[in-house]
Amino acid sequence: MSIQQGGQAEQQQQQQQMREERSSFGRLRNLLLDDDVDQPQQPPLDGDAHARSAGDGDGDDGGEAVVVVLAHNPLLAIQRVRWFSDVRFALSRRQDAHRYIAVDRLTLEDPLVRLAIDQATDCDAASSSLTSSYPASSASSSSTPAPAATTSNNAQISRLRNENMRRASKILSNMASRLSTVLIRCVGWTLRKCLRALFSAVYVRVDQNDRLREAARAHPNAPILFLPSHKSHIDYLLVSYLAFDADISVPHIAAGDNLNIFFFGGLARRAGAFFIRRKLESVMRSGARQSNTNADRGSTADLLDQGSQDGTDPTWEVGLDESPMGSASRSRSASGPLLPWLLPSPVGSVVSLTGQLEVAAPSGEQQQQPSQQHANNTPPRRRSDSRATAATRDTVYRAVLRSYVRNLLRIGGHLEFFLEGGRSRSGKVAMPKYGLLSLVVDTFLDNEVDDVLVVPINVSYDQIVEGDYARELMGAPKQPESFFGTLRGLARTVMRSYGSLYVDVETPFLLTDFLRAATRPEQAQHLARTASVDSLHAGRPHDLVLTPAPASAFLGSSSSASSFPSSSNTSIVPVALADLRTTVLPALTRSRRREIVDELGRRVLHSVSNLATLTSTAMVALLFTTRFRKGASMSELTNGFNWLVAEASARGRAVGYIPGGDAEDAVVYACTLLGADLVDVNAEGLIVPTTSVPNIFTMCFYANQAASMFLIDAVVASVIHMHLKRELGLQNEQEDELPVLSQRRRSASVSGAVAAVKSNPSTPNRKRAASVSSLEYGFSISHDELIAGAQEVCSILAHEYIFHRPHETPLVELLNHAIAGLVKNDVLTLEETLRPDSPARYEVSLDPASMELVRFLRFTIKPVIDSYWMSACALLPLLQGEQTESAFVRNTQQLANEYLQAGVLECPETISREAIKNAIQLLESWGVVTVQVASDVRTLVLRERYQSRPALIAIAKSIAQFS
Ligand SMILES: O=P(O)(O)OC[C@H](O)CO
Repeated sequence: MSIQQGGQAEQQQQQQQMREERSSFGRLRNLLLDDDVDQPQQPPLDGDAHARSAGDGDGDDGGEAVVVVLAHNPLLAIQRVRWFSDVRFALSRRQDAHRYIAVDRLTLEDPLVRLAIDQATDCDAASSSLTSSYPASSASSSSTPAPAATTSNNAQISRLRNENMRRASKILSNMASRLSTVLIRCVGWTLRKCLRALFSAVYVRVDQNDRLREAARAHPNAPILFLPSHKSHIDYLLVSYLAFDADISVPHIAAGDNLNIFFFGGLARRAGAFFIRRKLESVMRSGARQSNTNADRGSTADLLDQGSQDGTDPTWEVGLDESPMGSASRSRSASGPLLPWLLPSPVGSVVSLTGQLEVAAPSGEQQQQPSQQHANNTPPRRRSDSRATAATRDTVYRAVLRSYVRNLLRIGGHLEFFLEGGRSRSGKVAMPKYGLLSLVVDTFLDNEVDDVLVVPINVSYDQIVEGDYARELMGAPKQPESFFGTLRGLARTVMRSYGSLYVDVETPFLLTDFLRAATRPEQAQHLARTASVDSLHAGRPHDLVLTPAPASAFLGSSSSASSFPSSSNTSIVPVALADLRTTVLPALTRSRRREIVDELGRRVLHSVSNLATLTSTAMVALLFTTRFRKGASMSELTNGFNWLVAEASARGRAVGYIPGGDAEDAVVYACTLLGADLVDVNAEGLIVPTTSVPNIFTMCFYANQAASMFLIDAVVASVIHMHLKRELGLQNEQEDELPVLSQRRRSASVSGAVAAVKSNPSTPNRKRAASVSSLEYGFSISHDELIAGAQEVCSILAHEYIFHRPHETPLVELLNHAIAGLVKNDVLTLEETLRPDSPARYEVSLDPASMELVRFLRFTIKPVIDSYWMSACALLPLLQGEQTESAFVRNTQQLANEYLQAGVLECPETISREAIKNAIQLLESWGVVTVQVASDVRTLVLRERYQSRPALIAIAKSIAQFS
């Protein structure tokens, strides 16, 4: 669409000006418009030399986009078909054919896969009471078989081996992507058309786009690891489209095999998808005990470990679709050394199979090695057998997956996967899963690739094509993907517009740079060792020099881009890169490797969450879920919106493009996209959100994307509120006698009490009267109390949010910053002290504006805290006996409903299944419950020391205090 179609040039200029104000973080580029046809050639707004040189006609498309957003309808979308320019676009993008080479042969010939096939064959042989033909197998019987028997035995084993080879080959052909430059040009052309039919614009910031191109150009041999947020299936397409547009070879994308459906799976495969199982059977080494809590969970210990030395804590989440590796996951760890049988061996060597495969039996069942069963002449148990077979298959599967990913990286193929696993149902960034990430880190640590360029990406949608995830958050199972389901979905989506979307790309960083920052302690040790050896040789003492390290020392070649470290400029002089690769990194213990992968995952997802452009829908939804649950006038909403825009700007967050340019337009636009199911206008003309389930979940999905901006402030606000409740004597009323509700608590609310205190300081209530004098003009909290309380909140929510980036700004620094912000906003006033060294104290203002701000902030996390509180309350029935996880979730939801009806809880989204499941992880990591898994059923059991009502109430109270 040309600019003239949108109206007057003057109007365009005005819109352009308004837009420039909104996108003060740099120019936006609409990836769906032709560089040289649609976008007016303009000088860069910020005079950025990169932007100018990267050119490609990256003129700002503001005016054009305004027209498109306002005038979007399917007919116009059809009018906008630009066959020739799109073909030229698809043909002109540079693609490196070598990055698309199929690695099937390399994978099947990989010694690791061969070894896994042998291992699986050995296990199959053992469970069929055959004697393994492999020399070192412990499955060998003590008695020597007769020659005829041996021949038949070997023939059968050879047959089993062939079966396993066929299995490996089938696994690979089901898995592998099928990219080619020709195909990818077709896909690029098709994607452009599809995205244009669905969205008004796909925005990317020019500076970010340029930095991505530059990094790719500066490191031509480094595979790129794209790690995007995951909220919609469109994410897959977008990242590939972004890469294609930027002249970067498109990535091979790890997709769940649930998406490998007829026809569409084939298309996705040609667009770069490789399909992986989302769950794997677990396998154990002989002699190792697997925790029954982990019986059906995949373990990538075998995949992760590459000859590590420490032999501790072998369990590692498979990570394809498993829960995060947190303390809970670690607590499920088995004891004992790792599987040696899947470690790569020198090519051609005969591998010892003495580390027999053993499969975790269901809870309490004694393990017995197949070889022992054979030797004892006892028939193998059926259940173990079936699990053994499944686990054996997974042995081969793991090896194929590992080898496939390694080979893709070796040929320089770019990779993309979703650290969060599945799509986020809540709109928040979910906790990272580590399986694939650990494979990439391992490939690097094993010197298979020189470096990896890591690119965190966030995609923000005005509206997602999926509609909502409310059903699933209520507790309904996910509808499995199918051919007809996809057709129906496409038919539903194709005739409407979903607004714009924003792709935010963090400055790429090298894995080496991250590891350099992450392994500072090891580097210090290395330097100390080297220094002592040197000094021994030199015959003089040698001091380990602590000097301010130049930032560039940690930044590698992408110095301007990378962000390690930021918190301190004093550090130990880093070791040389060669030493890092040859000495420091190989010496990392397995548990350190895990920690580092964990930190990398968190670092990336923290960026992803904080990169997000704030869309109008997210900001309006945030206002509705915090300040205006009961509705608001248009002027209240626009004031709130403007306040959010100012806050975003102050916090360095980009705000989405606002059609029309002013707040009212944005509010109307957002309300229209949210739809009549979520927003209505009542008889008094107030704009009222739906606050009941299930629709509130959709509102929260958008709100949570903007709420991340206030996360740390919300934590501090919750602590202030906790102290306020204490001062008002409300705390015990709210938290005691769980879970039975008492009538008197219905009226207990802090806002009500504050109002009462302020309007009638001489209230007869003794408890309140006692606090009146202190509350008349506020009350005070020490800095240390605030920090300690905030750290407690962060530890409660550790399975829900990532509060800070590892190796960069420490949490305390962020909390101090948030406290300073509240001082600036007059919520807190630093008390004057007579002695300069006395601890800082703040007076908390009870002024309505301050209370309103505190309420706004804490409501961004309150529903989650309440879900955790309810989950803790729902533990009480476990005193009578264990419960399956699904029953526990249902009971918690029921309990939360009762509390909601009684008026104790205010947010219906408290019943979110996702939050309750995260709460279970917290309770597990606190050692309150164990989660036992048998036959895919997860069961919650109270740990011994929590098998009393007071102990459980104490747990619930420790959470409830921050509600
Ligand atoms: O959100 P899910 O669970 O449907 O998973 C989406 C993933 O991208 C599947 O690979």
